[in-house]
Amino acid sequence: MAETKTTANGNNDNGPAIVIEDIYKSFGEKKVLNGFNLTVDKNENVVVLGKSGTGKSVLIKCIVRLLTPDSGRIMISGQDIVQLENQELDKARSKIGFLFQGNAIYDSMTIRENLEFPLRRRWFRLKQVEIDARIEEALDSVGLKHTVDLMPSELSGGMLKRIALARTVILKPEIILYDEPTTGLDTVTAKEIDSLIMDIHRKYKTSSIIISHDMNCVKNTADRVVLLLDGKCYAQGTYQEFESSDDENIKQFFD
Ligand SMILES: Nc1ncnc2c1ncn2[C@@H]1O[C@H](COP(=O)(O)OP(=O)(O)OP(=O)(O)O)[C@@H](O)[C@H]1O
Repeated sequence: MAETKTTANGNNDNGPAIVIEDIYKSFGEKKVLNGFNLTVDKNENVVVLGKSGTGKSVLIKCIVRLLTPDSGRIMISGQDIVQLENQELDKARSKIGFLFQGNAIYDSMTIRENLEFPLRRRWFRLKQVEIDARIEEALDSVGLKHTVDLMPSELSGGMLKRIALARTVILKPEIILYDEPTTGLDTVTAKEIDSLIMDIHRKYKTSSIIISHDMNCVKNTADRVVLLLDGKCYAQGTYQEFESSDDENIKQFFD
């Protein structure tokens, strides 16, 4: 299994998609991230595994700067997102899509309105015809064109996850962060979401960090798996390397 290492080549657009260098984040006395390092290459899917409460959500919130690390660098296309403010931060964030655990779909809006909302906020000059085309393309990429005029309450949990994914890809992000994309879904629906993540990865050439406890999701989506333990990147390797590992901290995920 490869040793954890930091790649310093994060300072130009030809470099990796994300370079996380020596991130620390504490809440009071509680150290959550404790010198975490990770490089995600362009067009790579990295799954971050970790037991409950180890800081996986804190990590991805730091990447989109919903939280600010205490120290360390997070390079996105050569820019340190930790140091950015205001318009520069907004611009860097626009490269990142975030699929929330709870989907964050507005119940009172139709599916069309849910998709139109982020588009209008980002590109307020877009013409209606362009908006309609983007909505159609995004819904088509998740196989739900026919739901455009429905209300969220008319859709199943798996369909809502797809809509949340359509709302993420409609902004054409270079990077997608998935927070437990299959949690709460039955096995069949979870498998459909896994293949959709792979379809989107192939179609839009996105780089992703996927947080998951679901070993099927890890197997189906990971180019590389990283184990977050004690605030650090404890181990990394392929799913197969993890599966055959003798390390007790890794083996427990396969029990
Ligand atoms: N805003 C916050 N203020 C204080 N403590 C926080 C905050 N956000 C997270 N924490 C703490 O940081 C730790 C890691 O939380 P986090 O949500 O990242 O865990 P996780 O690995 O994503 O867990 P799970 O798999 O259960 O979602 C927890 O102890 C949590 O209570």
